[in-house]
Amino acid sequence: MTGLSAGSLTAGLHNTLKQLEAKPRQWVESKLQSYSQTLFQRIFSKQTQAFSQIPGPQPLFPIGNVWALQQGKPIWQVLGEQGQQYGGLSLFWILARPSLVLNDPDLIQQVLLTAQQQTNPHSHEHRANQADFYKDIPRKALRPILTDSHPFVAKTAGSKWQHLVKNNPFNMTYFREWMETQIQPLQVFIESRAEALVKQSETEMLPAYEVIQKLAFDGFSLATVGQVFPDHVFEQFNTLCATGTDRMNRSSIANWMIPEEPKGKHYKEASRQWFQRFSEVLETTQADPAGGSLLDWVLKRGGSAFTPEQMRNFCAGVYPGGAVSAPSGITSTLHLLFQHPQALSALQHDLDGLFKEPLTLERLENCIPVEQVLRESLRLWPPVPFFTRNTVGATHLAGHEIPANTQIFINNWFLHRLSPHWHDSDSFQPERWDTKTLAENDYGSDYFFPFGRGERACIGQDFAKFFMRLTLATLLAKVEIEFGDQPHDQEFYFGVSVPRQLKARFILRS
Ligand code: HEM
Repeated sequence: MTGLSAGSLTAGLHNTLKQLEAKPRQWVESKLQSYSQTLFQRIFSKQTQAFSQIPGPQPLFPIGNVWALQQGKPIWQVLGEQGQQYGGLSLFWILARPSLVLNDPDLIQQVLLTAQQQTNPHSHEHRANQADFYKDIPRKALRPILTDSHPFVAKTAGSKWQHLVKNNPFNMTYFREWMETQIQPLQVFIESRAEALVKQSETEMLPAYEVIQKLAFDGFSLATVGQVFPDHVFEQFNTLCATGTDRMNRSSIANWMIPEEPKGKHYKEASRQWFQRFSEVLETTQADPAGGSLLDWVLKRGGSAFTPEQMRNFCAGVYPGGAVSAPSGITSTLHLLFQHPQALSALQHDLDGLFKEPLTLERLENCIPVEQVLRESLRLWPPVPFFTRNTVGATHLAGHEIPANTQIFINNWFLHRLSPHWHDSDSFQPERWDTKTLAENDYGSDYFFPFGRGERACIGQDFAKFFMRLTLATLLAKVEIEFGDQPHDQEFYFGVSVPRQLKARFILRS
């Protein structure tokens, strides 16, 4: 026997043994799977019966469908693929907890909009509306970090929530007038931060999300309370966010897994110092509200019936509201533009024109190329790609009776990429946002709702859009941003999907 034929015999034998080995393993696996499916149906028969007509993947005992989240895909993608396979209403089990997954614009309307707001009510069938649902998770997880003055934490849109929204500084009649005054100081701030980033990246690539998040954190501070805090305050904020993330992850399995108040020593100290800082800021500004910040304006011009504690909590609550999500949106946009150099150079050409005259709010908002790029990026990478509701009592959806307190996942990520509504839906094409598409797909419409929909949609969205537009325009007029070859993966952090792994270098434009 030659060496060669002995080698191929050994390889053949090895393969046969492997096949024999594989067969029983598959057999055992499939038996185990069907056994654990039956066990799930038997043990949780009361729960499963109520949902027997709703399609979805078979749950396994004891984990339900949680295994699907262990395959390395983010949850919004798993829920979206479920929509593709099972349609607009499907079922997903988190342990023994049934969760509905909505991937259908009409059903999402029913859950998020009041009957009056809905565009196609069919009078002959029972249609649910927003009053049939409440916000559950992650209320408990976030309550200590956001405080009870944060509208997000309100369970229903009742009188307490109405008071918080009506008196919110973002809702004052002079809010747009105030934003106009912020353009010039924010522009100066963003330009000087861009210059610092150019210097820093002379020696190394920078963590793109982190530096943009710091820019947004400081920019938010400058605008809302009139000062940029020392760096350790940003670290305190991220300690609060990390605790919030951990609590959200655990509460998504079961709320009892988290205590009312976080116990960690680091968290407690960061939280104490964080709220103490905003108490001091409020006291100083109350003594002399002569500055240009939103807090100065509200104290000077009035219009809000917030108590001092509620006003302090508003100031502290702007950051958890938007200083994770807005920088995620900005970083994703910068990265998408870097990957599409033609779109970037067309935009920079338009920006050079925009900055030939002093910028105004109207000119910024009407700069279509900026809006096209922003919407296309929020479409592909919505920083908040899904959120949840619960049924208050028994209600109906798509002809099914849904029991009280059923959890519902609402997935904007899936509808933002749904064909044929969006042609070539996974590709970045800012030019798809022509006049007709812009009008038909406004913020909060059927296939585009990065800030949510209806009464409980984002209260900070006007400020967030303003800040994102201004930051993108100012940065891209001033610098080129080169990214490394990291993929655009998104990690879940504090309820937001964040492109954390990207590295970037900032270079002055010639
Ligand atoms: C790009 C930035 C932002 C994105 C993508 C975003 C996204 C969202 C979304 C999707 C919701 C709806 C959640 C739901 O229906 O359960 C929401 C609610 C909310 N957002 Fe934002 N947000 C952003 C910035 C901000 C900012 C800057 C603030 C400032 C305070 C803020 C404050 C809030 C509040 C208070 C709510 C709750 C409203 C309620 O429940 O009545 N957000 N946001």
